[in-house]
Amino acid sequence: MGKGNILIADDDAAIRTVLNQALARAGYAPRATGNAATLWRWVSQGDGDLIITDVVMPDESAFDLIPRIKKLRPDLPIVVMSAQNTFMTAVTAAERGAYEYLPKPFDLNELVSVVSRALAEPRKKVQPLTAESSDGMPLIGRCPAMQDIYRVLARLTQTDLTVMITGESGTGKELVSRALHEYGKRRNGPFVAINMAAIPRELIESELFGHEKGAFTGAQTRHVGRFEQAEGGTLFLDEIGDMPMEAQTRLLRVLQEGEYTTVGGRTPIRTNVRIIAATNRDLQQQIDQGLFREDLYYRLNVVPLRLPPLRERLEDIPDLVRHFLAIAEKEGLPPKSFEAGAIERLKRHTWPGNVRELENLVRRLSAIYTQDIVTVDMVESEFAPTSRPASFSDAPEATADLSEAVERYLSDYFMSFGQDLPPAGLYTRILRKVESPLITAALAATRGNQIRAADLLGVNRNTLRKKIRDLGIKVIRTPAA
Ligand SMILES: Nc1ncnc2c1ncn2[C@@H]1O[C@H](COP(=O)(O)OP(=O)(O)OP(=O)(O)O)[C@@H](O)[C@H]1O
Repeated sequence: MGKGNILIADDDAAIRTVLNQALARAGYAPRATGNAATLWRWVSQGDGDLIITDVVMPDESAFDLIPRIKKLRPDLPIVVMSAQNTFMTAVTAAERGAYEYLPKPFDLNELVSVVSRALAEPRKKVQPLTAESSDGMPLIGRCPAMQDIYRVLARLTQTDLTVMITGESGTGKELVSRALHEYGKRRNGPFVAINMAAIPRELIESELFGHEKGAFTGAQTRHVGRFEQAEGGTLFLDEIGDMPMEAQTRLLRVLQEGEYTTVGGRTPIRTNVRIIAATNRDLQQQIDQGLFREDLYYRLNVVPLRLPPLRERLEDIPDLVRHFLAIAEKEGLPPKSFEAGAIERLKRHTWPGNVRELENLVRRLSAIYTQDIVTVDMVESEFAPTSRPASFSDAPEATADLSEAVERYLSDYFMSFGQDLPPAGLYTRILRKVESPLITAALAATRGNQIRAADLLGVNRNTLRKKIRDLGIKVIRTPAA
């Protein structure tokens, strides 16, 4: 029987012939059919050590058949091939418990090596990917902009290209980067995420690249950096715009030469890490201000991916709500549904905190109400207490008033200097002056609840925590009235 019996199902006769030949040449005993029914008959008779199947077959989709096969013979590895190379096809294949997914066209050598790997692995490693075990996967949303993203992602999973994800806070940048890792070539390697905004600036270099013992005061032992931790896997650099210059220079070297040195170290270390960077800022503006290296920007921006804000894909809200309700239910909260009017109300919100804000809202509604059905009024009352600052963008007059007031103030401020202009660096200094009262007000409005304040402002929680620390803002938690 050779190295193993392989069952092939594909309605394209040419593909069946090619696969038969390649597998026979490699020492396997292949058998091929053009339909799902025959495949099922073979499997239920106990034939085959491995299956290679196309998704679309004349009588049944392999995605419907695979769960039955898994139930009957959980240990039988299944390799899925498909010409519909969308990210969701890859996701579905993994969800149904396929061992491997190969987008057509693929290299025959690759197929043979997948087969030999699958047969060599100890059985029962194949676990269906359920919503719980998938850690937030799959990505939800069917709007055209998301479909475009899935198509790019599906192609990217087959490569090691550097990706730059842009999008407002809470649009799913980290989720997308995890998906790229988990469905890519490096999925068996580590995924390491680091948020530049959450780490004190002076520690970023050593956090990323590691440091040697005695590299600086306080460096009592050697420290392993994130690059080393991510070896063979993916490193997600969140809020890359907050990366200090020195660290940028080291990162550039990694991208150019594939090596770096630790802080205080001399020997270059070779590295094999896929980099995914993300930002919610306008990096072009940072470049203009001399805060971000242009050469680094081009190295990182090999494949740009822009995640749309939730207000540009309101049609995805019902799916997202269902998804978050299901998660809440799995976490033990009572099952709930939203009445149509409540969903309509959600579609009228502007979502400054994007998907994260929606997720937190659904969670809160699931937790606090005992009723099975979430009504418009409940949604309304969730928006109400903090709705003034959150709907800032809803109220152009308010924004205009503020802009005018600031403009008046600044023009007076500049006038006061006459010919002797103040020292350089005003941009950052003035923005800081605005930041502090803004954060203080958001904290006051949420009674010191940092998670809600972060939602309200539409910034990452870690970013908010860091800002609170940096700006020396006092957080006072007050109980609800
Ligand atoms: N398309 C989506 N489908 C399902 N969940 C999503 C989607 N997009 C975002 N989420 C959820 O919303 C939350 C925020 O997503 P994520 O942390 O990836 O955003 P981000 O853009 O990285 O935010 P930040 O810039 O603030 O770090 C997460 O809990 C994530 O699971």
